[in-house]
Amino acid sequence: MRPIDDSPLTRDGKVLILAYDHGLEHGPVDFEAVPESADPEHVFEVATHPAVTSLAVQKGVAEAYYPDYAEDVTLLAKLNGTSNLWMGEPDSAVNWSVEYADEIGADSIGFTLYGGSNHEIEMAEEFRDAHEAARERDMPVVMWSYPRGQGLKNDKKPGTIAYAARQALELGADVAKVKYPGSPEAMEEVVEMAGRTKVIMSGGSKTSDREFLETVKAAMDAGASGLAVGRNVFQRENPEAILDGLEEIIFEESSVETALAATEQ
Ligand SMILES: O=P(O)(O)OC[C@H]1O[C@](O)(COP(=O)(O)O)[C@@H](O)[C@@H]1O
Repeated sequence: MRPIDDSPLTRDGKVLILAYDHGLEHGPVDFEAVPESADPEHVFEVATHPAVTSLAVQKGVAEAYYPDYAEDVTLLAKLNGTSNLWMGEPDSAVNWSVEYADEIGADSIGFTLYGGSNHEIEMAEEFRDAHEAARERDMPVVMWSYPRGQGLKNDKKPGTIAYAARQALELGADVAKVKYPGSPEAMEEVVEMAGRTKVIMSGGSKTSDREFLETVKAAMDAGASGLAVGRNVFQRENPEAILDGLEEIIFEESSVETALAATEQ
């Protein structure tokens, strides 16, 4: 059995990761819409919603806040990450080890790979080390598979995203987190290329409830296994409401209309 089948990262085989590494990746600008979202306690509280199968954070936030939420939140250790202040070719520093993530209480790990970057080789080798250390501990591995770099003119091309999903399978990830490729047909191809690696959609910048839920529904109908979402949850005044809607779509296979009604209850 692969570790993911037996992990709280999944619920009925589906995944809903609440991503909260934006303070590092994008900086304070992502917290402007809802100032209280800058406080990790606020987002840990949101992550106690039953739809959330894991909260993805960086080391410092995990160290400082996870001990208070260990009973109620499942932790995904996002091992690498870079600030927006970095202006070089896409790359990501490995900020903590699998050993240390395990010690803090993480159930699974997350790792970004920028396929196509001039740093892809080093990143893939770092991923190898993290992957094998995670396997020794039965911790599922989620790859943020984001083709990006000076040679890539369009990182949203369906073929590029299908390649990203395939890279995740080839390198051993249990879950590939990819951008939505723009249509259900393209998503089907992405899912096919990922084989037994589960594909989850990346949330992206904030959109309306309807637009967001429609995109998630389209991805799920095309065979995706869920979602990793940050801004589309914590940049809302009522993050629990959108999680109620996402719970309908991801775990109950409900329609968009039913999900929208759930957001209003
Ligand atoms: O590299 P990008 O596209 O700026 O986005 C990176 C961010 O997107 C995520 O992968 C998902 O978050 P969002 O749902 O807010 O897009 C985060 O984990 C990460 O901080």
